[in-house]
Amino acid sequence: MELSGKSVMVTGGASGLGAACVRLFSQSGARVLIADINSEGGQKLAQEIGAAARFVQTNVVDEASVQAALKEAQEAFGGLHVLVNCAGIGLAERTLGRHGPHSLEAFTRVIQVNLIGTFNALRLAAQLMSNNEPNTEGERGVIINTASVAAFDGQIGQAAYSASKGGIVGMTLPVARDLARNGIRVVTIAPGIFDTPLMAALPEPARVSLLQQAPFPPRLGKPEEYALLARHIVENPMLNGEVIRLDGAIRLPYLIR
Ligand SMILES: CCCCCCCCCCCCC[C@H](O)CC(=O)SCCNC(=O)CCNC(=O)[C@H](O)C(C)(C)COP(=O)(O)OP(=O)(O)OC[C@H]1O[C@@H](n2cnc3c(N)ncnc32)[C@H](O)[C@@H]1OP(=O)(O)O
Ligand SMILES: NC(=O)c1ccc[n+]([C@@H]2O[C@H](COP(=O)([O-])OP(=O)(O)OC[C@H]3O[C@@H](n4cnc5c(N)ncnc54)[C@H](O)[C@@H]3O)[C@@H](O)[C@H]2O)c1
Repeated sequence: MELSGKSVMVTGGASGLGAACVRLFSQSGARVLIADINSEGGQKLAQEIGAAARFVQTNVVDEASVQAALKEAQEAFGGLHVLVNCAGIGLAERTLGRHGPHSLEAFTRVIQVNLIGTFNALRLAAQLMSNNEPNTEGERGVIINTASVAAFDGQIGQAAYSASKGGIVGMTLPVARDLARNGIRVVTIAPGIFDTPLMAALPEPARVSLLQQAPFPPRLGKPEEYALLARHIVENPMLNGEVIRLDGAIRLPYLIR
C-alpha cells in the first residue's frame, strides 16, 4: 500500500530501529503513533517529528495498554493501516552459568516482551485494521514484526532471546494465513547487528568480535536501513508470510571473544 496519508503504529518506536521507522514513515507522509514504554524518549521524538507523530506510553505485554494506544490511533488518525513491532529487550545468560541455572524469571520476561508482546500488539491491531475499506488489491493493513538473526544462529547466552525471536519467525506464516481473508499482510524482518542502544548493551569485545564476522558491509547496520526495508514491505503487496534477514551476510559465531 501507499504510505502517504496512512496511519502507522510503531511499538518500541522511541528508540533504535523503531525510531528510524517513525522518522522515515512520517517523512513519507504517514501519521505515526509512537507506542513505547519509555515516556521520555517517546515524547521527545514526537516533539521532534511534530504534527505527524503522537506518543502514547504503551506496554506491549499489557492488553489494556495496547488497546489504549489503538484507541488513540482511531481517535487521532481515524484508524490504523500499518503496525511495526519493534518493542523488545535483550538478555545474555548461559543455560548453566557459574552461579547455577538460567533464571526462569529472566527467561519468562524476555518471552513475554519479545514474543507475547509482539503477538498481543498484532492481534489487537489486526482487529482495528479489519475495519478499513480495502484498497484495489483488497488490502486493509500490513503488520511488520522484528525477529533477529539470533532466531537462527543463537550464541552462547541467547537461549531466552533466540527462543523469543524464533517464536516470532515461527508464527509469521500462520498469522499471515489467518489474516489473509482480512486483507492484512504479515512480514517479519530478522536484523543482524545494528547500531542501536540495545546493541550497545553488548560488551565492547563481543561487538568487536561480531563486527569481524560481518562479510559485507563490514559494519553495524544503520537503523534507517531497517526502516527502508520496512517501508518497502508496506509498499510491495507481494511480500507476505515471509521472514527477511537483513544482516550483511553475517552468521553469528559460536564464541563471542
Ligand atoms: C538484563 C540486561 C541484559 C543486557 C545484556 C543484553 C546483551 C544482548 C544485546 C544484544 C542485542 C542485539 C541482539 C540482536 O538480535 C542481534 C544479535 O543477536 S547479535 C549477537 C549478540 N550476542 C549475544 O547476545 C551473546 C550473549 N552472550 C554473552 O554475552 C556471554 O556468552 C555470556 C552469557 C555473558 C556468558 O559469557 P562468559 O564469558 O561465559 O561470561 P561469564 O560471566 O558467564 O563467565 C566469565 C568467565 O567464566 C567462564 N565461565 C563461564 N561459565 C563457566 C562454566 N560453566 N565453567 C567454567 N568456566 C565458565 C567464562 O568462560 C569466562 O571465562 P574468561 O574467558 O573470562 O576467563
Ligand atoms: N539492534 C540490533 O542489532 C537488533 C538486531 C536484531 C533484532 N533487534 C530487535 O529489534 C527491535 C528493536 O531493537 P533496538 O535495537 O532498536 O533496541 P532499542 O532498545 O533501541 O529499542 C527497543 C525499544 O523497545 C521499547 N520497549 C521495551 N520493552 C517494551 C515494552 N514492554 N513495551 C513497549 N516498548 C518496550 C524500549 O523502551 C525501546 O524504546 C527489538 O525487538 C530487538 O530485539 C535488534
